[in-house]
Amino acid sequence: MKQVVYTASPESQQIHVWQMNDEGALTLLQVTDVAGQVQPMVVSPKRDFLYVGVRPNFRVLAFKIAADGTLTEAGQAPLPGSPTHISTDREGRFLFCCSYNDACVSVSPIGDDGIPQAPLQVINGLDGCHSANIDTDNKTLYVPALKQDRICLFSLGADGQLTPRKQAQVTTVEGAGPRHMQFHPGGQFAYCVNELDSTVEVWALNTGEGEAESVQTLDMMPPDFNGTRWAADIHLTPDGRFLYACDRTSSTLAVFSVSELGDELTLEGFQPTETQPRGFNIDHSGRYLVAAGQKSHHIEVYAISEPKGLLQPLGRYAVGQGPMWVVIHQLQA
Ligand SMILES: O=C1O[C@H](COP(=O)(O)O)[C@@H](O)[C@H](O)[C@H]1O
Repeated sequence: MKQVVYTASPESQQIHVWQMNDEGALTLLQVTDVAGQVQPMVVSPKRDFLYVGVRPNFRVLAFKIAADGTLTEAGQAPLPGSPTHISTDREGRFLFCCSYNDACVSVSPIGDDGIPQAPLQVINGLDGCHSANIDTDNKTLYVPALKQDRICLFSLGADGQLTPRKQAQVTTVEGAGPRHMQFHPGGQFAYCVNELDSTVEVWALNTGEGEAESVQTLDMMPPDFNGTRWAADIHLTPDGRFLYACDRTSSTLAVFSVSELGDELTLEGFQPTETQPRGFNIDHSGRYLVAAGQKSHHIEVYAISEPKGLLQPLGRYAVGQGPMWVVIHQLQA
């Protein structure tokens, strides 16, 4: 499997492009200077573009991905607020952007040429809006509003319009601060990392009466930790067996195993990692995890080991300043 790793470093305004070999070692392929602070990134479902949110001139940039994974800027479009998180629907027709500072989620159509256009809809009033997560059926968009302790549920129409679901929101406990989400491959469960109390919450989806129901909440902090909790990111292996979440104050990754159905997590251990890990990701084989240290200016690669998903450090690499986003792309065959 041929893969490349993209890391976004907003302080030095760079995207680093790394080739990843079968043993998880990285080789630097390209450093792209970007006009602006680069933050969230996502690869299009067709795997031909990398979409990147930049500030202070709020825009999404579209980079064409070459056969070897290197990037060439191909277009851009305005965004309604500072981009905190960007994602697409599963067909690559619409791009969603969440803005924490501007409290909104927007939908931008993606042209046949793969370039996003100006937003067709902006939904305001989502305080601390932190991510937009389309379910495995491509029908329901889950949008955590961190400062409101709620996850808003929207139906995605064929024309890209979002409308509130019958159950328009679910709430967390007060002060949890829901932030990023992952879906189990079976589509019946989702996992949300709560930033402010550093917990991971399991949501059962499509439960009949309600559309989402909290079924488990686990602490993700080492038992001796007594500082300010500050969780950030969450990722699941492609087979749905292992789940990871990071906390920035303690600079740790919490490791969970996932039941076969996806309904239950077991905390397996903790991995000390780069200082202030805000973003990390898992490769497409499910064998490697790459974590970025916002304050160490390095990324570290780990092997995911059997049977519990614990992490073994493999290599550490200097990137740009303040790295905070990691995306791993499987090259076209
Ligand atoms: O992680 C966090 O995210 C929000 C939003 O970040 P931004 O990069 O979009 O400005 C941030 O303000 C918050 O303090 C922090 O914990």
